[in-house]
Amino acid sequence: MRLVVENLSIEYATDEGPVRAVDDVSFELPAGQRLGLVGESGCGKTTVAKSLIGLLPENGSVVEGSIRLEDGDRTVEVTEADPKTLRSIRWRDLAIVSQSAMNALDPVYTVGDQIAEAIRLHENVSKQSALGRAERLLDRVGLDSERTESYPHQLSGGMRQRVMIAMALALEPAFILADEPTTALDVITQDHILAQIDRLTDETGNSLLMITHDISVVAETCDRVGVMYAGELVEVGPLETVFTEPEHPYTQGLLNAFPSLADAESELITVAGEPPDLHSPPTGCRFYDRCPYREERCREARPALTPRESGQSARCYVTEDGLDLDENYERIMEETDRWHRL
Ligand SMILES: Nc1ncnc2c1ncn2[C@@H]1O[C@H](COP(=O)(O)OP(=O)(O)OP(=O)(O)O)[C@@H](O)[C@H]1O
Repeated sequence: MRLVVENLSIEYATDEGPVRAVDDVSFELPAGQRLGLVGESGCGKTTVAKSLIGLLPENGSVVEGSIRLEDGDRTVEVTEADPKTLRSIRWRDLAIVSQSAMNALDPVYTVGDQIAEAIRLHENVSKQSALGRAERLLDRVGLDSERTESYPHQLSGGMRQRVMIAMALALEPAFILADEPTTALDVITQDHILAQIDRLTDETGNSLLMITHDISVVAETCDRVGVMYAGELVEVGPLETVFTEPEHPYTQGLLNAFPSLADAESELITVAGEPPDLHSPPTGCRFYDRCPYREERCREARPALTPRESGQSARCYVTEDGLDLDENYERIMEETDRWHRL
């Protein structure tokens, strides 16, 4: 099964006019691949995630593009699917683990009953057999199978998130969509949960779409990465090439803010300024105001996402013309105040 997102644009209706939260985003997620979507708050990650399962809020709509689940002869166009089709896709084809899902457990039922119920909603099996599966699922995510008897309030945050992962795995979906799955957890629990997601996707061969503001989460769990900025995908490609030879200045800025990912000696850099207002985005490159490499043409017209020799694609004129960001880094740090050393 393959997930194909093509030229996806999504708008929210607001009192101040439409907000284009996602603009012309394309990516593919083939079976067994693990893709991370990363970017700062407000760049449109959650909007993409919600659209994939047909759960945009009422004032949000897909205004262009396509989201397809392709499985041999069967293709589902998610943007046109009716509620019944969407319900059958959720959990069975594409299961979600999110931060809010952790609080979605019902306080009055045991976690075993809740997992069993989720299974029985989609499959015609006895309660006893569904409960047996719930026990095995808890065991797989590193919880004692006796925890099926526990109520949510008897579990820690990390344990509840493991229950949500167990629930996501219950119907053996082809895709796991993880939207900031560890943000509210302490660092050690975060590490355990990420290692768990990493191991389980390895074992099951599930595809994973990891959505996060934290590039180190992507480093830990994914083999490809897409970088979002102000509603656009500005760079996408294999994790290693994007991390070692970024082709978009925003990616470089993001990496420099996490020096441990580059090398231990490198300094911490912040990118000055704010993303543009999505009510009236600039005509040219959206990173123009903050970009230390900018040229006049970048303000005039928006660059396309173009493939690069190193294996990734990026939306940037200057690197498209061959500028090596790494080689020019020191010069740029001296010449501009758009990035700050901390
Ligand atoms: N229901 C809504 N109505 C109007 N605007 C919205 C709505 N939801 C999101 N937006 C706007 O759409 C843009 C993208 O938001 P989105 O939540 O997808 O970003 P994000 O990258 O997931 O950020 P965060 O990590 O903070 O959730 C933002 O400018 C946000 O203000």
